[in-house]
Amino acid sequence: MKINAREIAIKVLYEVNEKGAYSNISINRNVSIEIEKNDEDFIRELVYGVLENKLYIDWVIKSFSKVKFKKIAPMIKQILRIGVYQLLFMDKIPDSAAVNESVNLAKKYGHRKVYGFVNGVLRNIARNKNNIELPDKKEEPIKYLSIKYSHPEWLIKRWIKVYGFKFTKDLCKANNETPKLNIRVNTLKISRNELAKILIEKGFDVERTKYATDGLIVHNPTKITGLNEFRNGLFQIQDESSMLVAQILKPEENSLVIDVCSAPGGKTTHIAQKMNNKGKIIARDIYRHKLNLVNDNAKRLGIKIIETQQHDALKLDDELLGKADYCLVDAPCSGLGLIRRKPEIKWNKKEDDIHSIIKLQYDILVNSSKYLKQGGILVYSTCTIEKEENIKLINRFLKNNSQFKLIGFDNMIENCENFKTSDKGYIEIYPNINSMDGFFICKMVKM
Ligand SMILES: C[S@@+](CC[C@H](N)C(=O)[O-])C[C@H]1O[C@@H](n2cnc3c(N)ncnc32)[C@H](O)[C@@H]1O
Repeated sequence: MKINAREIAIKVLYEVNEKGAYSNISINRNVSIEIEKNDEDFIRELVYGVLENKLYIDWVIKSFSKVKFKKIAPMIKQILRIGVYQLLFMDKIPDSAAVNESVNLAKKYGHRKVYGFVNGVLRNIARNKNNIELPDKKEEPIKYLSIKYSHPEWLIKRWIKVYGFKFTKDLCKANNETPKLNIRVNTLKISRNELAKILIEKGFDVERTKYATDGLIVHNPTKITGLNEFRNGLFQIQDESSMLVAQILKPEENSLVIDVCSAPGGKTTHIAQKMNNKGKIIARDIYRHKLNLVNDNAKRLGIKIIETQQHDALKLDDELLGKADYCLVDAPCSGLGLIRRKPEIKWNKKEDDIHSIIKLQYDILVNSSKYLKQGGILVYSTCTIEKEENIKLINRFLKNNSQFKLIGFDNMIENCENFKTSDKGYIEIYPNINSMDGFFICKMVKM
């Protein structure tokens, strides 16, 4: 039976927008392995396109609908949203198809009046799509950026204060771009060049990552995890900025590493790779079920030196005091650097979430620092661009813990001239500047 890609897209959007599901998990659940590549690509484009541009799309619907937005049934909202997305963002879809296919879905999910309403709203938008009005840029700059680039006003306000209008505009724009899929080559089994050659022979369009030494960018990645090369552990899906963490930690073979927030194990398994699968990594997390993912990844990649332990990093473990050569704190964070990959973060996070997570991050960092030997290395990283969770937190830590100091690592990143502060011991990564997930990585030594 031919599947209806648009119908799968509205189901995913319903789960994400109404039930708080994560987009990647919901897509994986709703998209079966038998689905054709073109259909899967279309579903992904509709889902991510709507999630990225939701505020703008809803603004357009509100401008053309006589029914109050709040009164529109949730499933019909998703149908309108994918209709508007196709009309305004997908040149290759004729307007008639965008409208008719949405009306057909409305027939299935609503009564006669409803599909008449969907038809009317979408036809009206199609006729006026070149004259859509936005809030005035000069009079209401925050609202203008918020609607045009679909980011919540509190976030725009916050970013303008720290980064200014132009940077915020560029950041919002970059957050709405589709990120490239990056893979980390498992150098325990194969070199970057050898894996690139195999993937190219199989029809994948790949290039080397700019900063990470083990990464490849795959421009047409659909179904890449179905390859034997993935099953056999030749690579791991991981964004380039995340790969820089183990690269900067640079652990020696036969050392003891403690990774206090390790699940699902992207960085832990990379650390093991850097250690040549020799030594020991204690990989902890507060959730047992998440640690199973670390074990699964390690098994697939052929890594034998990871010992997973369920442990709350807020509880000091006396057994490990002064024992570790390296400690990684890849802290739980607001995740605001990952908007390109998980656009629903824009709608699910609140400003208070940032305030409440800072204490957790600080307390985890202080405990973890105690596990290091003298001369041990402490790396703190987050996938957010909020300074309170990053450099401001580190400065406070350094002020209160004088036996630690930042150490530079500009010789550890390719093309490091793009990071102004790597020689000072930390980097701030921004999607609009570096075309990677927003990240913060800093490296300290215990004196
Ligand atoms: C940013 S994620 C780690 C990602 C991981 N390092 C990787 O590269 O795959 C943060 C992790 O911290 C864990 N976490 C949250 N609170 C914690 C706590 N109090 N103690 C230990 N782990 C915690 C979360 O379950 C989550 O897996």
